[in-house]
Amino acid sequence: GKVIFNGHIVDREKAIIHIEDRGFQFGDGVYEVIRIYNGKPFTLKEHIDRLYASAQKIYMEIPYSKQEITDLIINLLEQENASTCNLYLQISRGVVPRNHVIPETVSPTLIGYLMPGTRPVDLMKTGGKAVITEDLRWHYCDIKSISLLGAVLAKKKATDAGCLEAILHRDGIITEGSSTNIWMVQNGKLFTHPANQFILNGITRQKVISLLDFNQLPYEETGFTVEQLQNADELFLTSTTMEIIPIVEVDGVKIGNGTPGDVTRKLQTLFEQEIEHECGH
Ligand SMILES: Cc1ncc(COP(=O)(O)O)c(CN[C@@H]2CONC2=O)c1O
Repeated sequence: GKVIFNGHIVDREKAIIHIEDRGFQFGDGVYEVIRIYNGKPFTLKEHIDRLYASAQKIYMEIPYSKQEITDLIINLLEQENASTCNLYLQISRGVVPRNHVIPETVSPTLIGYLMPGTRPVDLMKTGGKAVITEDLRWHYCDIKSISLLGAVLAKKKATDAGCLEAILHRDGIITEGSSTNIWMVQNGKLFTHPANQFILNGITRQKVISLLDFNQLPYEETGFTVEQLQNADELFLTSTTMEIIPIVEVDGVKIGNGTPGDVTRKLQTLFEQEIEHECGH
């Protein structure tokens, strides 16, 4: 198969990463996971904008224009005859002799490739389970960085408990999931953590907010406590690869009546219409 590698589309086996690439040694890089439906990227502009914003926050100049990256992605999708899948896109700082100091000049390494990924339709219907654990990550959560060990160790708490996601809290205030944003529904109103340095401002989160605004559904971007989460009428997570997944049980205790709630299901329908609108046949 073909992949994006430093501005070109190459055979996968030709995309070789140097042992002193700072992405490999320091997790010094930024990334995006972009959803492809019917061969078309969903919310591509938003993802590319965020990629550049993340790069800027780590003082990394991307040596490609947004249009060049867009063209590479469209070219890759055509060459790979893509249908529904996920695109992984990453830019690391590049190759220099190992040193913590960020080098004055270095040429970043760009990679992009398609990963299998069908829509999680069953999970959307049944909902999934989660555990709650302390958010022990750093304070740059707004940067979509490939320094993901904090997220990896949090996700382990979920998988060790046979759950889908680990819901994180900082001093009792729910922030987000290890690789998702978290939403609560209480008396018909939605709540999610404000977009600051303690969460990634998810593209799916932003799309849900635009749907809430357009449909005049009440919501508040505010921190809520672990106790409020446990007593929520409904919970759901959002992410590019998962879309909107109800959370029906947390730490072994049912949320609401233990089945996906009406507000969550309404949002799933509205979100599906967005996908159809942007990536329909
Ligand atoms: C920590 C974290 N929070 C929230 C999200 C949701 O953001 P999006 O709505 O923009 O996807 C992600 C996405 N994680 C990506 C999406 O899938 N796999 C990942 O690593 C994430 O890693």
